[in-house]
Amino acid sequence: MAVSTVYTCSISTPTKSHLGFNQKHQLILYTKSVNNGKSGGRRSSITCSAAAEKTVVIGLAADSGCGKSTFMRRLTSVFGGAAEPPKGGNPDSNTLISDMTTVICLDDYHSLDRTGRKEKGVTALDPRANNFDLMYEQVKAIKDGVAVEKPIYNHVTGLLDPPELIKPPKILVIEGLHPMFDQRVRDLLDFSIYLDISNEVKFAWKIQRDMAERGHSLESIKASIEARKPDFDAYIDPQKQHADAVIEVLPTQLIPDDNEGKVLRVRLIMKEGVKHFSPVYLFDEGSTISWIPCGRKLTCSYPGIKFAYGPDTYFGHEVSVLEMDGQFDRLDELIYVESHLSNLSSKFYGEVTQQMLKHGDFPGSNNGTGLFQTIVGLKIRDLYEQIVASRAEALQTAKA
Ligand SMILES: Nc1ncnc2c1ncn2[C@@H]1O[C@H](COP(=O)(O)OP(=O)(O)OP(=O)(O)O)[C@@H](O)[C@H]1O
Ligand SMILES: O=C(CO)[C@H](O)[C@H](O)COP(=O)(O)O
Repeated sequence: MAVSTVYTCSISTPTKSHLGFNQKHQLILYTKSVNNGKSGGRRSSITCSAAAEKTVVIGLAADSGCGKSTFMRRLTSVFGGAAEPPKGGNPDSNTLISDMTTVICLDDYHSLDRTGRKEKGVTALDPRANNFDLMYEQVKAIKDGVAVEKPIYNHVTGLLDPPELIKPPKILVIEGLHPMFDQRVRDLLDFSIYLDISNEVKFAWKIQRDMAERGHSLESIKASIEARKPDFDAYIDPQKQHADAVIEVLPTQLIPDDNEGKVLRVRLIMKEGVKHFSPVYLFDEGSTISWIPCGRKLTCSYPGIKFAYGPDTYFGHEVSVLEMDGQFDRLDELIYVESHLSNLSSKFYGEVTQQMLKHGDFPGSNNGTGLFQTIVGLKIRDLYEQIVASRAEALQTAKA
């Protein structure tokens, strides 16, 4: 028989089964379980997807309040269309769906609710408070084209709510505390990102959000950061060694002894040799560059802007690092910086600047956090397109 399409299915059922396709190209698996010589009929069905349509899976790791949601909004915008919670579902769902992407929050795999964690004396960052077996099974199923009933962790009540249906999207983003913690889940990722926010900056952002917007006291914010720190250091932070791209956010070096945390030094650390991903570079690939773009073409007020680029090693991996210290006065002038960056994977000249202007009101739009999140968004779109193209090519070869 000539092969016309390659399907990917995962089957885990008892013996005595036979397979058949229905008209929607779904593979139906019929099984018979045998009990004490008497056979009881049982029917299982598996939806299989053609290999070219398999979901691409992206992992985004960071501590709470470190800009994951903002990054997700920038990423989904690159693919077009707005991301919204599942229609008609739980109003406290953490999931966001757009035409191309589904973003699920890994908090939904907490195995202990708020009371359970309190009783056991564990934080949500502790692996014992999370169900990695289920996380692995469900991410794998989605990647293989199978819809799942994913639990919901309700941040309003602190309880585990009834599950919601997640259908396989073109791109699945798993964001949260532990996307790279469990090796089985890690191996399912086509690309991974870690947002590495230094303690000083994390503190400044937490104060800004939790004090101004949520009415928490300074003491309670400090106490919450301190309480999480041991588990953060043990279980969250080490994941960055596995990331394909890390966005590191540090206090500026342009203002001596700055403790305001408003001006940021941001580093985009990009692993070399990752399939379908080629790092962005400034001026000349592989060279070590230091660049102060302020002057005739870029307006800079104190303390100015400084870029740096060059090769480095990160946890033993060869990487390229692009760095920006300082902030833009006028976002439209970013086009000048963009014109000196290469390998951006943009579809047209000025796309980075256009995206940044479009979301000028998002946090970090005037500094390296917004710039590098936008660039990583474009790289993910490119990675997705390359994966789809290479699968289509493989299918063509299989057909021939
Ligand atoms: N690039 C940035 N520059 C300045 N502040 C930022 C930046 N990114 C995030 N913040 C601040 O941090 C807060 C949290 O951001 P965001 O909601 O994107 O993080 P999160 O990781 O999704 O948080 P959580 O997991 O708690 O929902 C924002 O309200 C904002 O105050
Ligand atoms: O680290 C977190 C990730 O968002 C949360 O603290 C964790 O999910 C527990 O949530 P809550 O504080 O709402 O019970």
